[in-house]
Amino acid sequence: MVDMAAMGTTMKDMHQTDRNPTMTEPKISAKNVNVFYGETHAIKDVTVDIADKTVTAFIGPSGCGKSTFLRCLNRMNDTIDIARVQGTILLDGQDIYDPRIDPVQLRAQVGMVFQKPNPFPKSIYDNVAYGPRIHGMAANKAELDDIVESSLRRAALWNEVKDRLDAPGTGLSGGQQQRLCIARAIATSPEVLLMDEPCSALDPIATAQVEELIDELRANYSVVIVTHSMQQAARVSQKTAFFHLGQLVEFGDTGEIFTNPRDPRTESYITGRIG
Ligand SMILES: Nc1ncnc2c1ncn2[C@@H]1O[C@H](COP(=O)(O)OP(=O)(O)OP(=O)(O)O)[C@@H](O)[C@H]1O
Repeated sequence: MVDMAAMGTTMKDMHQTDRNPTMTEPKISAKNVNVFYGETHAIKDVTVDIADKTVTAFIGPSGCGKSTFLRCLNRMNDTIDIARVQGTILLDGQDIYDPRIDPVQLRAQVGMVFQKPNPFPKSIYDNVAYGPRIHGMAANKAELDDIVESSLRRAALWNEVKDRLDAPGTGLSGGQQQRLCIARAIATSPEVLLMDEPCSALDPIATAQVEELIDELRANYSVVIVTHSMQQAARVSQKTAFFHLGQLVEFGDTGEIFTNPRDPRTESYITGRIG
């Protein structure tokens, strides 16, 4: 005779073990992405899920396509005439290449910080207020002041600039300028922050400050960082994607990728034999 109660328990248990607790919905889901620059096939059939509230590092030798793939995630490749993107990229399940999506709106949701700090030739205040102003995020000056202050605080810059908000952003040190750019990117309350070698123009102290900040940002954002520094990837990220010649060779937990790579190409790269 079948013991229904026991069977019920078993099925429930099975259901629970089937559900992998780490398998939450991805923030970004890229499927079969290919990118061409004219005849150059720069990204080859890349499929990857990027998790929320996680730092994901893109590593790989120069020219392997890290920046190209990063730029796919907020349609920055749209601004390059000869670039052609194929495949599907979903943000919270929604196709970001759907013709109804406004790329400007998308880039407020998926913010970007570049290699070289690039503050606008405006005051510190106006650099941060720029996005919230164009997206109509503040009803009045007091609300805008709040957004500017909280963004500068989250970018760990407030204490250094609070007495000179009217000074030009370009007058700050390199590390401060990069934190200003991070404040500008987070002022529009993005959900994802893309960072293309954000520390490459910074000295070790400024790099350490930005890395610490990246770790803090993880509490609220999905962060994707392109880096040439494997030490940096190991320090700041929980997931790592290794690219080689336009392919995503290996993707997994950062600790695993660095200590136990599965693919010989990943091993060669992390041990310094290629790249
Ligand atoms: N605007 C462009 N026009 C034409 N080809 C491009 C363009 N940008 C990148 N490429 C080509 O696409 C390929 C991937 O370049 P990409 O800059 O994405 O690599 P990367 O891994 O970020 O390199 P790096 O680490 O040197 O910054 C390279 O062959 C590069 O020459």
